[in-house]
Parts: sequence; structure tokens; C-alpha cells
Amino acid sequence: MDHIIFRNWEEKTYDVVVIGEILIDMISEEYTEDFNCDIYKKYFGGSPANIAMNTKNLGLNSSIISCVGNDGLGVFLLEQMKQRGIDISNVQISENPTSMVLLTKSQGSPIPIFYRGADYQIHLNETIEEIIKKTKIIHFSTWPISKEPSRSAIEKIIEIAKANNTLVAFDPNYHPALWEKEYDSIQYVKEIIKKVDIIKPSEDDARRLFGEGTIEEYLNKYINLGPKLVVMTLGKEGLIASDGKEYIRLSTMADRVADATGAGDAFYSGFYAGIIKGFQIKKAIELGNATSAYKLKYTGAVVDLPKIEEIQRLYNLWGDKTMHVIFLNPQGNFDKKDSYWTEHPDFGGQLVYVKEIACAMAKQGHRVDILTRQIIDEDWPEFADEFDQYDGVENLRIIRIPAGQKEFLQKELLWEYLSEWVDNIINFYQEEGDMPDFVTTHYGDGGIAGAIMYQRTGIPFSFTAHSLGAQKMDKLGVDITNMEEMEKKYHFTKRIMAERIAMANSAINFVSTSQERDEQYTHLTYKGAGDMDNPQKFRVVAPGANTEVFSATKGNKEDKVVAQFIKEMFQRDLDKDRQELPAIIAASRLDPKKNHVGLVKAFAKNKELQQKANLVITLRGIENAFEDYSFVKSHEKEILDGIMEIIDEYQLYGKVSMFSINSQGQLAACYRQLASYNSIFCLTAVHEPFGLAPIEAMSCGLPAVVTKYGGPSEVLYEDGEEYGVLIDPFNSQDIAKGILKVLENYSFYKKQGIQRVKSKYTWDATAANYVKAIEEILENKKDDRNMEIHPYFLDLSNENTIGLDWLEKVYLGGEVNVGV
Ligand SMILES: O=c1ccn([C@@H]2O[C@H](COP(=O)(O)OP(=O)(O)O[C@H]3O[C@H](CO)[C@@H](O)[C@H](O)[C@H]3O)[C@@H](O)[C@H]2O)c(=O)[nH]1
Ligand SMILES: O=P(O)(O)OC[C@H]1O[C@](O)(CO)[C@@H](O)[C@@H]1O
Repeated sequence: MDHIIFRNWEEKTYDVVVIGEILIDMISEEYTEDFNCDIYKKYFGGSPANIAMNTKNLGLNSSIISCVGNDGLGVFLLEQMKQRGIDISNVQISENPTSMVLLTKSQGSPIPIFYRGADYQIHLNETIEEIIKKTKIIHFSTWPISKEPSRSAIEKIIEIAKANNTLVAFDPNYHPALWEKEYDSIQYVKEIIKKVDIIKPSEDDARRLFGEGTIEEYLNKYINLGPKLVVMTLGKEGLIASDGKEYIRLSTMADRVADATGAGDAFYSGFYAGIIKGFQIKKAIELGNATSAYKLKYTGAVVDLPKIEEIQRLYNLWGDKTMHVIFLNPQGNFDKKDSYWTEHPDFGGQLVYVKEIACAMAKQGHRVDILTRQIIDEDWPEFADEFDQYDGVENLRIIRIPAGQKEFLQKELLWEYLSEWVDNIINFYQEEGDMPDFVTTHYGDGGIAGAIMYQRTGIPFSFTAHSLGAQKMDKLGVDITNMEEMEKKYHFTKRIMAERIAMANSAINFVSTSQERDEQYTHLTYKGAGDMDNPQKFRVVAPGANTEVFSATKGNKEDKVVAQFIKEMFQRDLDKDRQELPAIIAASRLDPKKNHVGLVKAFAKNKELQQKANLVITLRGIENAFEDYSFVKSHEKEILDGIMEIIDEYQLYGKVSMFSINSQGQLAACYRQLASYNSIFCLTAVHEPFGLAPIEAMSCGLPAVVTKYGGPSEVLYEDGEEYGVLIDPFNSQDIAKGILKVLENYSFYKKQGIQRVKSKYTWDATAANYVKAIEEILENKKDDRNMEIHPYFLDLSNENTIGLDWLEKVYLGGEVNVGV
């Protein structure tokens, strides 16, 4: 059922907004069936207020749109809401009297008497329209649709919600007494049901709407009207939910019923909290069910609800379903502040990917650890402590486990320490007395570590390559003549062996695109290891862009400062009459495979391009590359030397700007600022396995021109639809042509880029897909540890080295066994 809710809500500020009646419940002091009593007492009432308060207690950001009279009862209601911590800034005040319902305490269900004045006087205004756009879920009941002007307001609100990816939930608590007799109210309620996403009728509601029938008939009648999800609550019998294809039946969890008032509102509140938390629909419904059971134990419409985790614990929800998942990343560079992202070739997209998925999984209630290597090195002081965490994220630890020397080691030199690292990890968990349920592994080094851990513990693992060695060998032009030299630098023997063992023994391989599965894993080098004929072995899970950070519309506190900074940089680097031109932006870490030099060459060789745009290169930690970059590490120096040579040769001074951008927040602000100059993001990498950078830039409103080699070929082009322009990174003319094409069709590509990210790339969906795959694996767990691991990784004696002759054979496609 999960397809029915696409949670692309990162830019929205309100979780739940309820629209409807707040009123006085005037309830008799004595039990009576016929209002034959003298003393009544006033209570704060109205189901929307219950939901606003409950959802607030459950930790959501909720608000209420309503209307009270300009009278003493109105003041009373406003005061009550304030005391309960409800945001009342959108409660309107009417000259009509505050609405009231007269009720009697009774064993049966006597018909209440409604005195309606202010409740339906809700008028739509610009503020409300803006709130709806920024809301994830809106909720209303039949009260506001039963009379004008609130009826028209709701109709418009539904339209705005639909246009802005806001989920519309409706409580179809139809009651004829609320409607004018001459109005075809039943038909109207059915019309509204047709337009909304979710409804939760009770059996009584169904009877009033459809007449006598069975539960199945009611459910089908509701489904046939067209909402995406119907949850029918059946009192003591629990509930049944359906999207027309799948059915969920749950028994009630209530063991004690003190008072049923507000139980439905409690259900809605728990259900919404689950949806907002990113739970799958079934889990969200279970949370709703437990929340209403909790409420039923107490008297009163609203009770102080505990936190979701407490409800989960009390009702033993998903007792054995929340998992302990660990992420193996031996490269060792996670810390709470993302201190060095892109400052070293090992500190790139993999960190972003793992952090985002781990955080999203933890928010869904799983216990998550990111395992990384402990580094005690004065150059990277942030990687020294054993434990770390991301502020505001519960259930997630960064755990640093030592292996080999204390100091930093680049990834090519880690291979021989991985067995020791795994032993230390196993010891760590044994001491804690709690082994993980599942291991996700990242890059070849994480992969082989996962395989060793699997061999020693039987805990299944997944492999996510991020970047495969064979493609790197291709693009570096490795052949028999230079293999030995390349081996010295890149240690391909170990990497390829590790990747083969990881992909063959993992329970599943996560790939970011089908292109990665069909064209990267099928490289001859992986023959016999990547089991392409077994569809269970691969799962395409698209990564995401953090649209909280990378948004075209929503800036952050750094926007102003960055805009001013860019202006100054342009004044410093660019000719006076060029400072307003569009920019062609390169924003990758300085790694030869990102091919900055290819882009600079394309710019240098094309006069038209130079007339129309400037070239902008962001560099981490290098303030003014034109003046000095002697302090950078040698691999970066080589690339900057290459860039400077071309600038010199083609006299590009005044047309190129280079400055330092030091965080994702700054990068996003920089993209937004440059988008206002009609600028373009460009990545001319020789090969890009997936490429987070292009989707982040697109999400900020920069159209993208990107390498056609690797994942971008699928990200930017699918089913005949273009979302950016693909170019050949080895062909200067093609690069220039691609950029000019986008400059000429700027608004088309800009719109396509933003839309593409919105509809396909979100981290919540990525994490949900990981969880789903892991759950399936754990359900069908089997231990098939008859694996071979090359002794090099297990025992470091010299005889165990992996020979170049093996690499030659495997790279050129000869038959070899998987792990030796
Ligand atoms: O100044 C900057 C520039 C970039 N970034 C971030 O660095 C990441 C770069 O990621 P990506 O574009 O994916 O490239 P790689 O670093 O090469 O990441 C590897 O791992 C990724 C995740 O699997 C894959 O998408 C890539 O193709 C793969 O090469 C992005 O999130 C950027 O926001 C910064 O934080 N600051
Ligand atoms: O260039 P390579 O060795 O293929 O690897 C890509 C690198 O980028 C990263 O994403 C950087 O975080 C790591 O996965 C890996 O170190």
C-alpha cells in the first residue's frame, strides 16, 4: 500500500493542520435520556482541537484553522487552547456566537442538540493558503463542509493541497442534524470522499451514509468512491483498512475502556504521527490503533499522550521488527559536523549517502550504528573519540573501532587491517551483549569486512559499491603495460578481489540505478561473482537529495552571507563587464576522475561559451587558487596545476572564478545565488557511478550538464524524457555544445531538473527501500557460509599476496573462482 503516499515533504514546515470546529460541549451533570435535567456544565470541545493537541503531544508540529465567536465562550476556548499549547494564530473571530452542543450523560446514544454560530465562519485568506502549501497532512471533518462559507473554503483548500503534494484526510462523520434538510448532504459527502486521499469512517458513519449493509459492502462502497485509503474502525472488533488491492485487519488493542470519547481522534493522531515519521502504512495504522487503545483507558476527549516510543513499548508494537542495523565504512571519516566532506578523495558522496540513510532509518525507529575506523591524528582530530552522534538524531551512533596504526590511512592502504577491524567490532558487540541483526557494507573495503564478519558470525550483509574498481581501471586506461605501476598506487588486486567476494556473498547488492546493475556490475571483471541471473541478488534503490538543504525556494541563514561573498569573489576574479553573466559551475572534490581539467579545456576552446558565461570552480579550503595553493595535498596540487596551465595558455583570466565553499549549507546557498544568474551545473567526470552532486544542484534550480558515462545516463534521461543534458566528458566540443544547449533552453531544463528530484530522489524513500529489503532477508534467513575468502584478507603472511597475473586474468575476463 505504500505507493499511495509519496512523502516528498522536506520543504514543508507543518506536519498536520486540522480545519474545523472548536466549540463548547454543554454536558448534563446527571444521567438522562431526554434532556430532562437542570444542570449542565461547559467543556472545551471539538474534534479538530483533540487532534491538534494529540499530535502535538506525539511530537508533531501541528496547527489549527478554526473560528470562534467574539464573546465570552470564544475567549474561554482560546484560553483553553493556549493552555494546551495549541497554536491559535489561525483561529478566526466571528460576530456569530460561539458554537455549542448540548449533550446528556447517557448509557445510550441520544441525539445531541447543535447550536451553531461561529464554527462554519471559516474564511479562506492568503495566510491560510500559504499554510496549506507548507503542510504535510491536512485533516477536516463534516462540520466545516456542512455550511457556507467554510464549505467553499474547504473545497479550495483541497485544491491547493492537491497541487502542493499535501495529503488530504477526511473524517466522514456524517450526521444529518448538521445539515439543512433541503440539501443533498449525503451526495455532497460522497463527492468530498471522491476528492480526498484518506478517510476513517466508523460503522455508524457508514450506515448513515449508505443505509444497512455489511462491513465488506461498506468498505467496497467507500473504496469505489475513490479515496486512496479507507480505514474503517469497528469498535471492539478492531479495524479494517484497504486501498482496494490489499487489506489489513487489526484487532483492538484496548484491554480497558473507560470512555470512548475522542478515541477516533486518538487513532488519527497516532496514524498521522506514523506517516510523518516515515513508517510504512501498515505500521502507521498499527500506531493509530495503539494510540486509540491508550486513550480508551482514560476519561475525557483528550489525554496526555506519551511519546511514540513509549506507546510502541507499552503495546509491544513491532516487538521483533525494529532492527539493529550497522553500516560498515572502514575509511573512517564520519563525525557530527561533517567536518571534512570533499576535503580528501575519501571524504565524498559515500559519507553523504550513508549518513542520510542511517539517519532516516533511525528516525523510523530502528537502532543504527555507523561503524568506522578510529583515527587518532592531529590532522583530523574529529575522528578520535570512540563514540559520536548526529545532534537531534536518536537511535544512531557513530562508533569508531581501531585497526592497524592510529593515524589516518588513505583507503588504498586499509585492506590488510580489515580482518583485525572486524574482530574488534565483533568484540565490541559481544561486550555490549547485543549483536546486530543486519550489516550493510559500503565500498569494496566495507564489503570484504562484511564478508569476513558474516563468515565469523553468520549475520547477513548487503553490499553497496558506491564505485567499482573495474570502471576506475577502464577510465585510468589500465593495461598490461602499466598494470604494475597502477597497482602500486591503487592496489587494484585487493580491491577487485574484495569486491568480487563481497558481491558474491552478500544477501543483496544495493545499486543506485538499473544502469549500475546492467552496465557496471556486468563488467567482465566481475564474471562469476555478480550473479546477474538472480534477480533476488540486486535491488535498485535510488539515493536522494536532502531537500531541506538543497532547495530552490527555501534558503538558509547562510544565503545572504554567501550571496555577498560570491559578489566579492566575482569582483576579485572576473572582468567588470562579466560579473553578471551566467556561471558554469563545477563543485566536485579534486579527484582526477571528476575531470575538472576536461571542463576547463572545453571552456577554453569555445569562444561562444566564453562570451556567454563564466566558469566557476568551488574548492574546499582554497581561498584564492590564483594566488596560492602550495599548501594542498599533492593529488589536489596536480589537478590545480592542470587547471592553471590551461587558464594561462588560453588567457582565461577575468573569465574564471575559483573560491572556497566549505559545507553543504554553503554549497546550496551558492547554487541558489548562481541560479539567479541563470547558471548551469556541470560535471564532466570520466565516469560517475551515480552522482549526488548533480541532483543536489538540480534541486536548487540549476539545470545540469553531466557525463554520459555511468548512473547519470539514467538519472538525466528516462523513457524519452530529458531532465538535463548528457555529454561526452572526453570531447570538448560536446561539453560546450551541451552547455550552450541548456543556456538556450534554460527554463525548460531548470523545471525538468527540479521536478525530477522531487518525484524520484528522496532519502526517506531510500531508507524505506533498504528497510523493506532487509526485512525480507531476515524473514527468509538462511546460513550459506560455504564461502571462500582469499587468505590475504585473513592472514597477512607474505605468501598470500594476490598476484598481478590474477588481476590480469580477471580484468581481461578469464574464468576464475570467486574468492581466490
Ligand atoms: O563543496 C562541496 C562539494 C560537494 N559536497 C558533497 O559531496 C557529495 C559528492 O557526492 P557525489 O557527487 O555522489 O560524488 P562522490 O563523492 O564521487 O561519491 C561516490 O559515492 C556516491 C554515493 O554512492 C555516488 O553517487 C558517486 O557516484 C560516487 O562516486 C555531495 O553530496 C555534495 O553535496 C560537499 O559537501 N561540499
Ligand atoms: O575513486 P574510487 O576509488 O572509485 O572511489 C570513490 C570514493 O568516493 C567516495 O564516495 C568518497 O566518499 C568513496 O566511496 C570512495 O573513496
